Amino acid sequence: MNQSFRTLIINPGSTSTKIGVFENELSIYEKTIRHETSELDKFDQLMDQFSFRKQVILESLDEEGFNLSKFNSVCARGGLLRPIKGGTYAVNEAMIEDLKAGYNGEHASNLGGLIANEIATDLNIPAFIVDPVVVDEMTDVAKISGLKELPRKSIFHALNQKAVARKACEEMNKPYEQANLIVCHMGGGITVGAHSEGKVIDVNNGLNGDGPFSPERAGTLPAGQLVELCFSGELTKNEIKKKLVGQGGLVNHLDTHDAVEVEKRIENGDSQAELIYDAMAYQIAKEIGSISVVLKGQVDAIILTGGIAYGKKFVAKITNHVDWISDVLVYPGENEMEALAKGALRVLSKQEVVKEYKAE
Ligand SMILES: Nc1ncnc2c1ncn2[C@@H]1O[C@H](COP(=O)(O)OP(=O)(O)OP(=O)(O)O)[C@@H](O)[C@H]1O
Ligand SMILES: CCCC(=O)O
Repeated sequence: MNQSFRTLIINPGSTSTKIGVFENELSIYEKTIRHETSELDKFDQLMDQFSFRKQVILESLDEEGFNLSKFNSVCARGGLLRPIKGGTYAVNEAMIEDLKAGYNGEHASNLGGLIANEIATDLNIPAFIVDPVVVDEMTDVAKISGLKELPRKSIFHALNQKAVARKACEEMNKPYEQANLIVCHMGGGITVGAHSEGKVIDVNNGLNGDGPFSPERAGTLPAGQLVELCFSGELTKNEIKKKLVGQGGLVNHLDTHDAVEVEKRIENGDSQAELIYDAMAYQIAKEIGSISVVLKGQVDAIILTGGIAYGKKFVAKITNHVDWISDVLVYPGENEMEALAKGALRVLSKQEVVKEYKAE
């Protein structure tokens, strides 16, 4: 490519804000700012974190001496919009409205498009999002729950799951569109997707109390007991919602969302930390087993990814339960920054037409 495009990448996760600067496909700067539970707890609503998260991004760029006027676009991980196809979308008014309102709920990535838009508007350059968490390729049958008024929704780590699945396929020398994979993203939230011939045909919605518990999410709960808790009069609706997302999982049991800290406690002989960590691995393994049935046991590989996949002992616990299903491939961290940069570049270099988000 003759022309060079510089893109600022913004990726707000539940426990971190990741920033990147890419010159075409080349990363020239990446930083992960981890936020303490206590730091995020100060904010009642997700949208209240907007200025705090924007500030840490601008401060990091300033510290590194980046001249903002040299950027050609800003690209972010996008949030809980209406269900849409995968691809690169321009941030527009309809999207801003849905992100602000949390159309499909609250998620850290709702801040992505909004922060990208504000920075891009000041610089008079375009803002994009790529493969947001609402990418919907689920089969009709997977969407049915036991109550018709509560259908299952496709909300998952679409960007990383797809990016890592493609990378694994390249290494396996098999087209993504022909592969059957189980991809398990283990970050602040945990989602396990069945990828069949290029589509994520079923996946747990970790954000809506579905699947394994995670550092910050409660996962599937005993429904009857949850109803009792909701009507006990002890907690407000907002407090219950926070228990499910933000203050569930490891935070609820161990007062931290930091898996590294949990591993340290286990090394120091904390048996409660060990029990809870074992339970998280056990639930993830069960979810992998369950989704392998969706693929009728024809699984080319099980892929473990996300920040927690750095934890070798944790990965070994899961592998021990599931390696009879297929090979287990480990891609620690995420490929999201590169995937966002490539999404923006495809549009800037006119290889792909940018998609328009519509509120319908
Ligand atoms: N070396 C490591 N060993 C074990 N766990 C780790 C390691 N490094 C990070 N983690 C854990 O990974 C989790 C965060 O993962 P990640 O950065 O993928 O999440 P996020 O981006 O904040 O949220 P999400 O991926 O759900 O959007 C934290 O619990 C963190 O402690
Ligand atoms: C990406 C949606 C799932 C989660 O964050 O828990």
